[in-house]
Amino acid sequence: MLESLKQAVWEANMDLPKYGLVTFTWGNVSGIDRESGLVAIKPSGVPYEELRPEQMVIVDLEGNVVEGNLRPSSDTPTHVALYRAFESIGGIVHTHSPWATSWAQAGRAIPALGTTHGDYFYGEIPCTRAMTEAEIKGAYELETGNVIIETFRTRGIDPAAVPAVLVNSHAPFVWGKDPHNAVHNAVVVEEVAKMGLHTFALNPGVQPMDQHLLDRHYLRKHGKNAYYGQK
Ligand SMILES: O=C(CO)[C@@H](O)[C@H](O)COP(=O)(O)O
Repeated sequence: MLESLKQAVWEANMDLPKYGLVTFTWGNVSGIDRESGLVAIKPSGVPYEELRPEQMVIVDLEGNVVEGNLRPSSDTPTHVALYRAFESIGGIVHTHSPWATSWAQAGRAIPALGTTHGDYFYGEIPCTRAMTEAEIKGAYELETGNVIIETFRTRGIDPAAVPAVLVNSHAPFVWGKDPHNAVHNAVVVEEVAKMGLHTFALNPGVQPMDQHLLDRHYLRKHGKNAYYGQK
């Protein structure tokens, strides 16, 4: 079932090592078919060099396996929690890409420091609070999703406008309108994470970019008046 979604999710997973976002199996991509409410996700622990489209596991929005003989990603509860909460997303990427993971380990949000960031994220890329002992000892991956959802809801951040989060002491989760777009955004997160660290090294007192400049850059690529490229 959902062969075209499996193919798209497999291709997106294969882009992770291609773009240098993963080491070994430190990551996964999923995609959702909103009509059926079913999700295709990478099987847990399968090396990318061995990965095939037919191995993508189909799960429902509670994380129950609907089709597939391999165990789904260990992060499946996080993915499906985000699909349940954020209607606008069609694909999710989780990696331990080193620059973004450094910000997550430091418990720091990545500020919007320049136009590269502003083209993709309408504000800082938030970092979640630290998880409690009960959350860590409980349904950890589900609680990871809940902390992400809490971060966006309590801070009034639109997940469509800022399609990424840094999970405190862990790593980024990034999303998009489909798996391919989610990987594109994940590459940009890693780039702006790297640029951000270098920017602070060059100017420790640097401030977030001017709101007017952020508006200009984000809105030129997003929204009804977008004009970037050949649109
Ligand atoms: O975040 C983690 C481990 O901390 C996971 O993302 C693994 O790095 C990938 O797990 P699988 O998708 O292979 O189960």
